[in-house]
Amino acid sequence: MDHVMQAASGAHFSGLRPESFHSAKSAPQLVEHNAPKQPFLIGVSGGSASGKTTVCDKIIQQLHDHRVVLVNQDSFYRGLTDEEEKCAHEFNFDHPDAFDTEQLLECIFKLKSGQSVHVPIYDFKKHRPRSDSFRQVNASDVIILEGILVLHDQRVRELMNMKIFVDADADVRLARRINRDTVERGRTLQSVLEQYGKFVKPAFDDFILPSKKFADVIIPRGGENHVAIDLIVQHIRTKLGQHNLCKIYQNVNVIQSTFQIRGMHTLIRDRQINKHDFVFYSDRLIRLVVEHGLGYLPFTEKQVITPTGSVYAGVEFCKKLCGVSIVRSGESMENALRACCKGIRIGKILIHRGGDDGKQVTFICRIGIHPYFPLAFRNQLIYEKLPKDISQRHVLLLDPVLATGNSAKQAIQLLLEKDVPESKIIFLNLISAPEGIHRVCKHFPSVKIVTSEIDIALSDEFRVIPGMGEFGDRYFGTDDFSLPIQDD
Ligand SMILES: Nc1ncnc2c1ncn2[C@@H]1O[C@H](COP(=O)(O)OP(=O)(O)O)[C@@H](O)[C@H]1O
Ligand SMILES: Nc1ccn([C@@H]2O[C@H](COP(=O)(O)O)[C@@H](O)[C@H]2O)c(=O)n1
Repeated sequence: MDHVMQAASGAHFSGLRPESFHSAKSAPQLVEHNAPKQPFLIGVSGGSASGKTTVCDKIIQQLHDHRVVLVNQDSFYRGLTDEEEKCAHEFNFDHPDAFDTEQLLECIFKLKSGQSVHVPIYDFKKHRPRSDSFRQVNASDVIILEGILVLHDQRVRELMNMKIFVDADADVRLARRINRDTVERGRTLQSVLEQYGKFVKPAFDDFILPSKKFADVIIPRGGENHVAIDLIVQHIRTKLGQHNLCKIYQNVNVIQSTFQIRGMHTLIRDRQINKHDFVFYSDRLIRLVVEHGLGYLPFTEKQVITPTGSVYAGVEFCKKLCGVSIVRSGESMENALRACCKGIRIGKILIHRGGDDGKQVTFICRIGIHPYFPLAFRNQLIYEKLPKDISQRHVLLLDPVLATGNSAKQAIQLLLEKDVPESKIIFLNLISAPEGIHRVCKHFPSVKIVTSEIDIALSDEFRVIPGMGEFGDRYFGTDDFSLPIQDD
């Protein structure tokens, strides 16, 4: 069966020039950490009619928040000539030589490197690929390669991140195959039985069954095995959701990506969006980040009696907390925090942005409603107003964009000077650059960072790439949305 489920096309981070990640100031290891995520390739093998397609369909359905494509090994069957077709019943379609594995490898290489491919559509009635059409398969988060012999060839196996073998009894497979081939593939009962005895069963014993030992997961009962499918989907989600930096720094948390979240990011990163929509979708995202961040606060157990007189064993929120926004863009996160935590106290820190560690860096920064403010000196604390008992509280530090980490470092340093324990600081961002994450995590390993996306890198002008521009200006309407947009 030929299936495909595709969403947006193109490679991850499309439109970015790889060379732009390699700025002179990037530490060598950053390049590795910032490399775009490779698609996750899953191989699904098993005997004919064991339920491979059914298992793949279920995995795809459950992974609905990710772009998933299915590639069938059947698409890479070598086509029979007109002459060969006349005696197709003598052809062994279950032998590895029946497939064009070189073409399959080329297709998987391309998909893994983020390119889209044209996959042939195989016609089981004519025993050859259709000459009139191809199927376009776009680069995706997850590629599922399904077929009787996908675990047979070592070169194909080595490209896989996960190998699955679908198991079913031989009689079950045969019964299903008779059904399917007579109904869908235009075969007679006699031809199915003959092919089974002559080719299908021997090839299963010689090639398919021996490849089972390479599987990471064996699924008995195929598509009916909900527990196995749930576990597989859970594993894939974990692997996909984890940015490399989250593996390096335990305290970095990226909220789980969904199409809704990507959609919101797509809107707020679009330079053409109007201010109203920018604020609307930023607010939605901020609210999610804030809710996620609150999830890291401690709680105490609490029981209540429900209106039915039953006991509900629940928990009570942590009461000793406050917000601190890094002015100005951090103020955009205050409403969401107030909406989630009734009566929460929110302090402010204003930092003059500049170079770091004594280095003189000149770049342009906008502050408040002033137009442009050239800076040529180190970060400087301009203003702070914090709750007096802040050392007793958990602190949700607010800044939508973590770029160099200079402001964050200074703000956290100030909180530590006020005796806030490092482990009681939760830093909330919408987007974070790896450089900023490294800086914060290196200096303050116990500070938790919660963000909705980690971007690729900082540009030579210290702007987050791909980023979303000056967040504060876009949110508070102090940039010039009315000006015509000019091409770079
Ligand atoms: N658990 C099941 N119970 C009943 N029929 C099934 C089950 N799993 C698959 N089938 C049927 O068996 C046939 C082969 O299943 P499929 O998933 O296409 O197998 P494969 O891709 O391994 O050849 C299909 O007609 C399918 O509807
Ligand atoms: N022209 C062909 C090509 C393949 N087959 C059989 O299909 C089986 C593989 O497909 P599944 O969906 O069952 O995995 C394989 O066992 C071939 O015998 C065919 O009959 N005719």
